[in-house]
Amino acid sequence: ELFTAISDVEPLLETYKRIIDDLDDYIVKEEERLIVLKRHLNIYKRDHESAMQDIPNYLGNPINAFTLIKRLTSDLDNIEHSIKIGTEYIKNLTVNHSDVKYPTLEDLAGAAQALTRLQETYNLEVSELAEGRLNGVNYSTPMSAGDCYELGKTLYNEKDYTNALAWMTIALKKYKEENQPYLFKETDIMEYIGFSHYLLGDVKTALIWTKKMLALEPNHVRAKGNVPHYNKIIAEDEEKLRRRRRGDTGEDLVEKIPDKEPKMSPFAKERKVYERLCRGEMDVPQEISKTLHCRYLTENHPFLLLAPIKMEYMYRNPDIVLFYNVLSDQEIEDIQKMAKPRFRRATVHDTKTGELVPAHYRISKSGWLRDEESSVVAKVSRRVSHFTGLSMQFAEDLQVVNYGIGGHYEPHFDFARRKEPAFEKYNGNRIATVLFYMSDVAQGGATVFTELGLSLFPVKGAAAFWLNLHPSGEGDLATRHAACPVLTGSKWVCNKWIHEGGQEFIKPCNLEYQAESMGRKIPRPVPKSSR
Ligand SMILES: O=C(O)CCC(=O)C(=O)O
Ligand SMILES: [Fe+2]
Repeated sequence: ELFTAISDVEPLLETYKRIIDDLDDYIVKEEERLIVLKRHLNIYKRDHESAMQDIPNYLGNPINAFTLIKRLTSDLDNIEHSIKIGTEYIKNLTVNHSDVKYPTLEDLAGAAQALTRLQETYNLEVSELAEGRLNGVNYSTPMSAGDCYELGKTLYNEKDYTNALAWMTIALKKYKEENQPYLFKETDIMEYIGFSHYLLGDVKTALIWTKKMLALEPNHVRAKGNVPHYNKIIAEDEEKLRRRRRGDTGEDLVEKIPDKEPKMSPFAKERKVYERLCRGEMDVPQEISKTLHCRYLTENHPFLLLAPIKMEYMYRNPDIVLFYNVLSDQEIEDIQKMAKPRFRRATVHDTKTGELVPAHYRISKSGWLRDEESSVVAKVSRRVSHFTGLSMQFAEDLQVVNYGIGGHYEPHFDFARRKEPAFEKYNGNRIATVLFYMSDVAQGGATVFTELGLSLFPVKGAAAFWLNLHPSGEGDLATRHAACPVLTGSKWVCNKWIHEGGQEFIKPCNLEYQAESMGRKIPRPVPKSSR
């Protein structure tokens, strides 16, 4: 779970340093040991050679007989011991430093998935990423053949064969270019490429790669075994095709012409919009954008007459507003400091095992802060009530969230769609969301509204505000939103969710939009140009 928040990855640098120092030390010692071993070996070789030239004479010499026996007993013991010490030393590398943090293989898989998520969301070229470039800017040092191979292997193990193939292809190219010693061979990379093709249903290409492997390593056991297997599948497929053409399969004679454009599922459609919004490629419709404006907020509370708040309409009907400078840098620092020790991953119940497992749809760490425990938190709640005009009587505690690289939250509603037992104590559903941005984000990390086509890019100190419910109390489906993966930097936000309880006289309910949840969409009234 280390990859989810930058604050958790930081301690790994200490681990890294320790391992580097140990390896340095190990290599010096190992080299000394190898010098001794090589000297021994040279003596052995010379000795053996002279023995072979005249065996009876060599063995007839009692000193020679003794040294031969000594070399193959006590000397050999010493050599074996020396080799063992070498490996023992390195074996203890992680045990020696049990006080530092080590990532697990799950962390590795998580980091690999985060990388593919970024690659897919932001349309990044694998070849660019492998060179350490991001959107044309040098981002990190280029990845080695070994890095690409490990990443490919991790993705393969996660059954993401398409991306495994992309990374293995680059690994192979780099392997040939680098010409460096590695613990894996060229045929190992080729095997992953071949097998990924096979698992993606392209048996012919899998066969080509297997043959390429055999050209390099004619005795490769698995490759030799796979060739007849692949040939058999290809022959069977061709036979099926022939029979279908002849019409003796009982199947339709007419070959099925695939739809020109395969139908996209609603989920896939939303995904497309989400990705475009994350990349900042969509603008809100013109009839909305022409009504957008900013102003100073002075109503709702007398306090605002003295200190008006800058507000900007980002969307109308449903209104989505940004309030600027509503958190100071000092407040942000205090909130971060308080929340950090409470950070937990968002979890869901595994449907099979019933265990709590990290949620894949929401990758971040979060913690809750209560008004009662800090004057800063209480002040923020009061400020929310000033600029929203809503009662905080049944508001939730402040939820503080940190997203690391690749951290995201998939499209969702903030309101509960069923009766949520957890919401009972709040007297009703989440009527409104206030989302504070506690950091700017260098690249990525927008909040996007997939039904509206709106992207909000984080501005430190600002807060987004919108109503989640129609006046009828029905959830407003137009408020569906998501947090895009962070590409560079770290993203901090905090949520204040305000509930229906306490708003009875501030926002009285009525029957507007009541039918929307019945599946019928009632057109919204033309947006009013101002409130
Ligand atoms: O982080 C964001 O931009 C949105 C977070 C969000 O939607 C949530 O926490 O419910
Ligand atoms: Fe949300």
